[in-house]
Amino acid sequence: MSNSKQAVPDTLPLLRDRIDSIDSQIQMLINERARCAQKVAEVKLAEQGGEAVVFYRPEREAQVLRRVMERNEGPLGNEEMAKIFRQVMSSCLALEKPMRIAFLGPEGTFTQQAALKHFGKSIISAPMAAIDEVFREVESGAANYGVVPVENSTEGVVNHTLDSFRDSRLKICGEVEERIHHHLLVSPNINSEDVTHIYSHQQSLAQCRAWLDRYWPHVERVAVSSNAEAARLAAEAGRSGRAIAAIAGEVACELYGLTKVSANIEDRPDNTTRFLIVGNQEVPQSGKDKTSLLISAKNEPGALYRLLEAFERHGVDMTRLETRPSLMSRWGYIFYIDFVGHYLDDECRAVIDELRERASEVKVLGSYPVAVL
Ligand SMILES: C=C(O[C@@H]1C=C(C(=O)O)C=C[C@H]1O)C(=O)O
Repeated sequence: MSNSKQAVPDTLPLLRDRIDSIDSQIQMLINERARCAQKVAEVKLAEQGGEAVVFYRPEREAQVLRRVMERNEGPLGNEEMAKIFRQVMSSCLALEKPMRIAFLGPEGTFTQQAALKHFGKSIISAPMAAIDEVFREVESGAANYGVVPVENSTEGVVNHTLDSFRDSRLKICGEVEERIHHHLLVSPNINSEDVTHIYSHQQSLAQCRAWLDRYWPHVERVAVSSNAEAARLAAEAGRSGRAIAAIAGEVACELYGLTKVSANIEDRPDNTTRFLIVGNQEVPQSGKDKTSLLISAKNEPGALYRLLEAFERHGVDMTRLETRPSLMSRWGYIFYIDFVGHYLDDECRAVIDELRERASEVKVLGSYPVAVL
C-alpha cells in the first residue's frame, strides 16, 4: 500500500487521480474487512453451535468506535469519522446476519432515528405501534433487538418504558442519545392561519409547551400515539382540506411531505432524548459501561437512604434515580437506578450484593457500553 501521507498534488486532474486511487484502496480494504467479519460469523457458528448464536457484540462495537475516535488525527472530526466506521460495521454485521430492529414507530419517529444512529443503516426496520409491542416483538424472537425512548432532558422519564421492564426478562444492551428538534408542520395546501388543532405525542407537546402557549394559545392540542403519526394525520387531513398541524421532526416532515410553519420550536435548545436498546443478551465489559437496576424497597423509614448509602460508601457514581408506584402494594415504590460501571466490576458487584440484603427485590436490567455517538 502506498504511503498514506504523500504530498497532496495541487492541480485538479492530479487531485482527482489521487482521490480515485485512494478510493480504490479504501474499497479493497473495506471488502477485506467484510471478509474478516464473514469469517468471524463462521467461527461464532462453530463455537456457539447449538445455542442461539450471538452475532451482534455491542461491547466490541463500542471499543472499535472509541479507538477510531482516539487515534483520529483529522482533518475529519472524531464524530464524523466514527459515523463512517459506524456504517462500515453495520454493513459488515449485515453480512454476518441481518439484524431486525423493532422500534417505536411508525416510520419517521425519533426512535427510528436513534435506531439508525446506533446500529447504522444496514438493518431491517420493524416499526411497532407502542412501547410494549417493541418489548413483545423482541421477547418473542421476531426481532433481534428493540429501541425505546427512556428519558428526555426537558420532560423527564418515559413511564411506559420503565413500567415495561417490570415484567420483562429483556436486558438493556445499549443506550443512544439524540438531539431533538421539533417543527410545526402543515400540509402544503393548508394556510397556517386556518389551523384548528395541533397534533403530536404528549412528550413533544410538553417539550414545546411555552412556545405553544405564546404563539398558539387558543388552538387545541391533541395527544396522539407518536409524532410521526401526528405528521401522517396532518397530511391526511390536508388532503381533505382540514387544517390540522403536527409537531414532529425532520424525518417525519420529509416522509409525509409536509411544510414547516416554524422550525426548532422546542422550549430548550439542548433538548435531548435518551433511548435504550433492549435484547436477549448480557453484554460483557467494554471498559466504559453503565448499569441500570430496578429495586423494590421495603416500605419502612430510611429505606431509600440505606440503598443510596451503599453507592456512596463504595464510590460508585449514580447517574439517575426514578421512582414509580409498585402496583403490588398501595404506596409501595419501585426505584430505577443507573450508575457508572459494569455489574461485573468489583465495586459494582459489592454495591449490588448489599442492595440485595436491603431491598425486597433487585433486578439488574443490564450493563451496557456508554453511548459513543
Ligand atoms: C466482526 C464481529 O461481529 C460484529 C461486527 C463487528 C465489526 O464489524 O467490527 C463488531 C462486532 C459485531 O457486532 C465481531 O464480533 O468481532
